[in-house]
Amino acid sequence: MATGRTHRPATRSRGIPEATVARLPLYLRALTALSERSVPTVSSEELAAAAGVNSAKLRKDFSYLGSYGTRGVGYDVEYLVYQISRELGLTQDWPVVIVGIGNLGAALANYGGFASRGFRVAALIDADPAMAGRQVAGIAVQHSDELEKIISDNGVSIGVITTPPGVAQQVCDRLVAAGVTSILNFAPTVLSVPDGVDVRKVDLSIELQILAFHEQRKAGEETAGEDAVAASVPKETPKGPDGDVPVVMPA
Ligand SMILES: NC(=O)c1ccc[n+]([C@@H]2O[C@H](COP(=O)([O-])OP(=O)(O)OC[C@H]3O[C@@H](n4cnc5c(N)ncnc54)[C@H](O)[C@@H]3O)[C@@H](O)[C@H]2O)c1
Repeated sequence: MATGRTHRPATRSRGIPEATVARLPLYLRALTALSERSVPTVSSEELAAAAGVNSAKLRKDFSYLGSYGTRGVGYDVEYLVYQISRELGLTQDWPVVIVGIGNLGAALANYGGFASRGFRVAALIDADPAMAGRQVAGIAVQHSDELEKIISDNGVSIGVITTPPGVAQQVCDRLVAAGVTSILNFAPTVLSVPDGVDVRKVDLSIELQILAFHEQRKAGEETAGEDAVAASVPKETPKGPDGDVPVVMPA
Protein backbone atom coordinates (compact mmCIF):
# COMPACT_ATOMS: atom_id res chain seq x y z
CA MET A 1 0.00 0.00 0.00
CA ALA A 2 1.30 3.43 -0.88
CA THR A 3 1.39 5.87 1.99
CA GLY A 4 0.66 9.09 0.15
CA ARG A 5 4.19 10.37 0.62
CA THR A 6 6.30 10.98 -2.43
CA HIS A 7 9.94 9.91 -2.72
CA ARG A 8 12.00 11.33 0.04
CA PRO A 9 15.11 13.28 -0.90
CA ALA A 10 17.89 10.89 -1.82
CA THR A 11 19.20 10.26 1.67
CA ARG A 12 21.65 7.41 1.36
CA SER A 13 20.43 4.94 3.92
CA ARG A 14 22.95 3.17 6.12
CA GLY A 15 22.44 -0.15 7.80
CA ILE A 16 20.14 -1.78 5.27
CA PRO A 17 19.51 -5.35 6.45
CA GLU A 18 21.38 -8.03 4.54
CA ALA A 19 18.07 -9.75 3.63
CA THR A 20 16.86 -6.51 2.05
CA VAL A 21 20.12 -6.15 0.12
CA ALA A 22 19.63 -9.71 -1.17
CA ARG A 23 16.17 -8.76 -2.49
CA LEU A 24 17.23 -5.50 -4.18
CA PRO A 25 18.55 -7.30 -7.29
CA LEU A 26 15.16 -9.08 -7.61
CA TYR A 27 13.34 -5.75 -7.56
CA LEU A 28 15.85 -4.28 -9.96
CA ARG A 29 15.36 -7.11 -12.44
CA ALA A 30 11.58 -6.70 -12.34
CA LEU A 31 11.84 -2.91 -12.57
CA THR A 32 14.27 -3.09 -15.49
CA ALA A 33 11.77 -5.26 -17.38
CA LEU A 34 9.05 -2.64 -16.69
CA SER A 35 11.38 0.16 -17.73
CA GLU A 36 12.16 -1.63 -21.00
CA ARG A 37 8.41 -1.71 -21.66
CA SER A 38 8.25 2.04 -20.83
CA VAL A 39 5.88 1.40 -17.89
CA PRO A 40 6.03 4.66 -15.86
CA THR A 41 4.70 3.56 -12.47
CA VAL A 42 4.03 0.33 -10.63
CA SER A 43 2.08 -0.58 -7.52
CA SER A 44 3.78 -2.40 -4.68
CA GLU A 45 1.52 -5.42 -5.29
CA GLU A 46 2.40 -5.62 -9.00
CA LEU A 47 6.09 -5.20 -8.36
CA ALA A 48 6.05 -7.69 -5.49
CA ALA A 49 4.37 -10.26 -7.75
CA ALA A 50 6.88 -9.62 -10.53
CA ALA A 51 9.80 -9.98 -8.11
CA GLY A 52 8.30 -13.01 -6.34
CA VAL A 53 8.28 -11.23 -2.97
CA ASN A 54 5.60 -10.48 -0.41
CA SER A 55 4.29 -6.91 -0.92
CA ALA A 56 4.52 -5.92 2.78
CA LYS A 57 8.16 -6.99 2.72
CA LEU A 58 8.72 -4.97 -0.45
CA ARG A 59 7.29 -1.80 1.14
CA LYS A 60 9.47 -2.32 4.20
CA ASP A 61 12.52 -2.87 1.98
CA PHE A 62 11.82 0.31 0.01
CA SER A 63 11.38 2.31 3.22
CA TYR A 64 15.08 1.65 3.89
CA LEU A 65 15.80 3.36 0.59
CA GLY A 66 13.59 6.29 1.57
CA SER A 67 11.13 5.35 -1.17
CA TYR A 68 7.46 5.30 -0.20
CA GLY A 69 5.60 5.57 -3.49
CA THR A 70 2.58 7.79 -4.00
CA ARG A 71 -0.91 6.80 -2.91
CA GLY A 72 -3.01 5.74 -5.88
CA VAL A 73 -0.05 6.03 -8.25
CA GLY A 74 2.55 3.65 -6.91
CA TYR A 75 6.29 3.83 -7.41
CA ASP A 76 8.05 5.72 -10.17
CA VAL A 77 9.80 2.95 -12.11
CA GLU A 78 12.75 4.98 -13.43
CA TYR A 79 13.43 6.59 -10.08
CA LEU A 80 13.39 3.25 -8.28
CA VAL A 81 15.74 1.75 -10.88
CA TYR A 82 18.10 4.64 -10.16
CA GLN A 83 17.71 4.37 -6.37
CA ILE A 84 18.30 0.62 -6.23
CA SER A 85 21.18 0.79 -8.71
CA ARG A 86 22.81 3.50 -6.64
CA GLU A 87 22.28 1.55 -3.42
CA LEU A 88 23.80 -1.56 -4.97
CA GLY A 89 26.74 0.45 -6.28
CA LEU A 90 25.76 -0.23 -9.88
CA THR A 91 25.93 3.36 -11.04
CA GLN A 92 29.66 2.83 -11.42
CA ASP A 93 31.49 0.39 -13.63
CA TRP A 94 32.93 -2.70 -11.88
CA PRO A 95 35.75 -4.46 -13.68
CA VAL A 96 35.61 -8.19 -12.99
CA VAL A 97 38.13 -10.96 -13.66
CA ILE A 98 37.17 -14.56 -14.21
CA VAL A 99 39.78 -17.13 -13.21
CA GLY A 100 39.51 -20.61 -14.77
CA ILE A 101 38.24 -20.42 -18.31
CA GLY A 102 36.88 -23.93 -18.77
CA ASN A 103 33.25 -24.82 -19.42
CA LEU A 104 31.79 -22.59 -16.72
CA GLY A 105 34.25 -19.70 -16.94
CA ALA A 106 33.74 -19.46 -20.70
CA ALA A 107 29.96 -19.63 -20.32
CA LEU A 108 30.06 -16.78 -17.79
CA ALA A 109 32.39 -14.76 -19.99
CA ASN A 110 29.88 -15.16 -22.82
CA TYR A 111 26.96 -14.07 -20.66
CA GLY A 112 25.84 -10.66 -21.89
CA GLY A 113 23.95 -9.83 -18.71
CA PHE A 114 27.03 -8.71 -16.75
CA ALA A 115 27.82 -5.69 -18.91
CA SER A 116 24.22 -4.50 -18.94
CA ARG A 117 24.28 -4.56 -15.12
CA GLY A 118 27.49 -2.58 -14.77
CA PHE A 119 29.98 -5.46 -14.58
CA ARG A 120 32.66 -5.34 -17.23
CA VAL A 121 34.68 -8.49 -17.76
CA ALA A 122 38.13 -6.91 -17.68
CA ALA A 123 40.16 -10.09 -18.04
CA LEU A 124 40.00 -13.86 -18.36
CA ILE A 125 42.74 -15.82 -16.61
CA ASP A 126 43.69 -19.48 -16.89
CA ALA A 127 46.65 -21.59 -15.77
CA ASP A 128 46.72 -23.70 -18.92
CA PRO A 129 49.45 -22.32 -21.22
CA ALA A 130 47.50 -23.67 -24.19
CA MET A 131 44.64 -21.32 -23.29
CA ALA A 132 46.79 -18.18 -23.28
CA GLY A 133 45.91 -15.87 -26.16
CA ARG A 134 42.76 -17.83 -27.04
CA GLN A 135 39.75 -15.60 -27.64
CA VAL A 136 36.73 -16.24 -25.45
CA ALA A 137 33.78 -13.86 -25.76
CA GLY A 138 36.05 -11.52 -27.72
CA ILE A 139 38.64 -11.34 -24.91
CA ALA A 140 42.11 -12.91 -25.07
CA VAL A 141 42.69 -15.33 -22.20
CA GLN A 142 45.77 -14.42 -20.14
CA HIS A 143 48.01 -16.79 -18.25
CA SER A 144 47.64 -16.92 -14.47
CA ASP A 145 51.33 -15.95 -14.04
CA GLU A 146 50.08 -12.45 -14.91
CA LEU A 147 47.25 -12.48 -12.34
CA GLU A 148 48.67 -9.85 -9.97
CA LYS A 149 49.59 -7.47 -12.79
CA ILE A 150 46.17 -7.87 -14.44
CA ILE A 151 44.36 -7.06 -11.17
CA SER A 152 46.50 -4.01 -10.56
CA ASP A 153 46.42 -2.70 -14.16
CA ASN A 154 42.63 -2.98 -14.34
CA GLY A 155 41.82 -1.81 -10.82
CA VAL A 156 39.84 -5.00 -10.26
CA SER A 157 38.05 -5.49 -6.94
CA ILE A 158 35.73 -8.37 -7.90
CA GLY A 159 37.05 -11.80 -8.87
CA VAL A 160 35.07 -14.80 -10.09
CA ILE A 161 36.57 -18.25 -9.40
CA THR A 162 35.65 -21.03 -11.81
CA THR A 163 38.69 -23.25 -11.32
CA PRO A 164 38.67 -26.85 -10.09
CA PRO A 165 38.01 -26.96 -6.32
CA GLY A 166 41.52 -28.14 -5.43
CA VAL A 167 43.12 -24.86 -6.52
CA ALA A 168 40.31 -22.46 -5.58
CA GLN A 169 41.81 -21.45 -2.20
CA GLN A 170 45.20 -20.76 -3.71
CA VAL A 171 43.59 -18.70 -6.51
CA CYS A 172 41.54 -16.87 -3.88
CA ASP A 173 44.67 -16.08 -1.83
CA ARG A 174 46.41 -14.65 -4.86
CA LEU A 175 43.38 -12.56 -5.82
CA VAL A 176 43.10 -11.17 -2.29
CA ALA A 177 46.84 -10.47 -2.04
CA ALA A 178 46.58 -8.61 -5.35
CA GLY A 179 43.82 -6.35 -3.99
CA VAL A 180 40.55 -8.14 -4.80
CA THR A 181 38.04 -7.59 -2.00
CA SER A 182 34.96 -9.43 -3.35
CA ILE A 183 34.89 -12.97 -4.65
CA LEU A 184 32.17 -14.90 -6.39
CA ASN A 185 33.09 -18.54 -5.94
CA PHE A 186 31.64 -21.25 -8.16
CA ALA A 187 34.08 -23.96 -7.05
CA PRO A 188 32.65 -26.35 -4.44
CA THR A 189 35.14 -25.23 -1.79
CA VAL A 190 34.69 -23.22 1.38
CA LEU A 191 37.15 -20.35 1.00
CA SER A 192 38.86 -18.64 3.92
CA VAL A 193 39.46 -14.96 3.47
CA PRO A 194 40.68 -12.18 5.74
CA ASP A 195 38.30 -9.63 7.26
CA GLY A 196 37.12 -7.08 4.77
CA VAL A 197 36.85 -9.58 1.92
CA ASP A 198 33.35 -10.70 0.88
CA VAL A 199 32.75 -14.12 -0.60
CA ARG A 200 29.54 -15.18 -2.29
CA LYS A 201 29.18 -18.80 -3.25
CA VAL A 202 27.07 -20.11 -6.09
CA ASP A 203 26.33 -23.81 -6.14
CA LEU A 204 23.70 -25.05 -8.53
CA SER A 205 23.92 -28.59 -7.17
CA ILE A 206 22.93 -27.33 -3.73
CA GLU A 207 19.92 -25.57 -5.29
CA LEU A 208 19.01 -28.82 -7.05
CA GLN A 209 19.37 -30.75 -3.80
CA ILE A 210 16.97 -28.34 -2.12
CA LEU A 211 14.51 -28.83 -4.98
CA ALA A 212 14.96 -32.60 -4.66
CA PHE A 213 14.12 -32.33 -0.96
CA HIS A 214 10.89 -30.47 -1.78
CA GLU A 215 10.05 -32.93 -4.58
CA GLN A 216 10.48 -35.79 -2.11
CA ARG A 217 8.22 -34.02 0.39
CA LYS A 218 5.57 -33.42 -2.29
CA ALA A 219 5.76 -37.05 -3.38
CA GLY A 220 5.54 -38.12 0.29
CA GLU A 221 2.44 -35.99 0.80
CA GLU A 222 0.80 -37.48 -2.30
CA THR A 223 1.64 -41.00 -1.17
CA ALA A 224 0.40 -40.23 2.33
CA GLY A 225 -2.84 -38.95 0.78
CA GLU A 226 -3.22 -42.08 -1.32
CA ASP A 227 -2.36 -44.25 1.70
CA ALA A 228 -5.02 -42.48 3.75
CA VAL A 229 -7.61 -43.19 1.07
CA ALA A 230 -6.44 -46.78 0.72
CA ALA A 231 -6.46 -47.29 4.48
CA SER A 232 -10.03 -46.07 4.72
CA VAL A 233 -11.18 -48.49 2.00
CA PRO A 234 -11.30 -52.04 3.42
CA LYS A 235 -9.31 -54.50 1.34
CA GLU A 236 -12.11 -57.03 1.27
CA THR A 237 -15.20 -54.98 0.97
CA PRO A 238 -17.54 -56.24 3.71
CA LYS A 239 -21.06 -56.89 2.64
CA GLY A 240 -23.99 -55.63 4.66
CA PRO A 241 -26.45 -58.09 6.15
CA ASP A 242 -28.48 -57.85 2.97
CA GLY A 243 -25.46 -58.29 0.74
CA ASP A 244 -25.22 -54.56 -0.07
CA VAL A 245 -21.79 -52.87 -0.27
CA PRO A 246 -21.30 -49.99 2.17
CA VAL A 247 -19.72 -46.90 0.60
CA VAL A 248 -16.59 -45.85 2.48
CA MET A 249 -15.65 -42.21 2.01
CA PRO A 250 -12.13 -41.08 2.73
CA ALA A 251 -11.85 -38.72 5.71
N1 LIG B 1 28.60 -23.50 -8.81
C1 LIG B 1 28.03 -24.23 -9.70
O1 LIG B 1 26.82 -24.29 -9.79
C2 LIG B 1 28.92 -25.00 -10.61
C3 LIG B 1 28.42 -25.59 -11.76
C4 LIG B 1 29.33 -26.24 -12.57
C5 LIG B 1 30.67 -26.32 -12.20
N2 LIG B 1 31.08 -25.75 -11.04
C6 LIG B 1 32.48 -25.74 -10.61
O2 LIG B 1 33.14 -24.77 -11.40
C7 LIG B 1 34.49 -25.14 -11.57
C8 LIG B 1 34.81 -25.18 -13.05
O3 LIG B 1 34.04 -26.17 -13.71
P1 LIG B 1 34.26 -26.42 -15.25
O4 LIG B 1 33.31 -27.46 -15.66
O5 LIG B 1 34.28 -25.13 -15.98
O6 LIG B 1 35.76 -27.04 -15.22
P2 LIG B 1 36.82 -27.06 -16.39
O7 LIG B 1 37.77 -28.15 -16.05
O8 LIG B 1 36.14 -27.05 -17.71
O9 LIG B 1 37.58 -25.65 -16.23
C9 LIG B 1 38.46 -25.34 -15.21
C10 LIG B 1 39.51 -24.38 -15.77
O10 LIG B 1 40.32 -23.90 -14.70
C11 LIG B 1 41.65 -23.83 -15.16
N3 LIG B 1 42.55 -23.84 -14.01
C12 LIG B 1 42.99 -24.90 -13.29
N4 LIG B 1 43.81 -24.48 -12.29
C13 LIG B 1 43.88 -23.14 -12.39
C14 LIG B 1 44.56 -22.14 -11.66
N5 LIG B 1 45.34 -22.46 -10.62
N6 LIG B 1 44.47 -20.86 -12.06
C15 LIG B 1 43.68 -20.53 -13.11
N7 LIG B 1 43.00 -21.43 -13.85
C16 LIG B 1 43.10 -22.72 -13.49
C17 LIG B 1 41.80 -25.01 -16.06
O11 LIG B 1 42.90 -24.84 -16.96
C18 LIG B 1 40.45 -25.02 -16.78
O12 LIG B 1 40.48 -24.25 -17.96
C19 LIG B 1 34.65 -26.48 -10.86
O13 LIG B 1 35.14 -26.23 -9.56
C20 LIG B 1 33.24 -27.02 -10.80
O14 LIG B 1 33.05 -27.90 -9.71
C21 LIG B 1 30.23 -25.10 -10.26
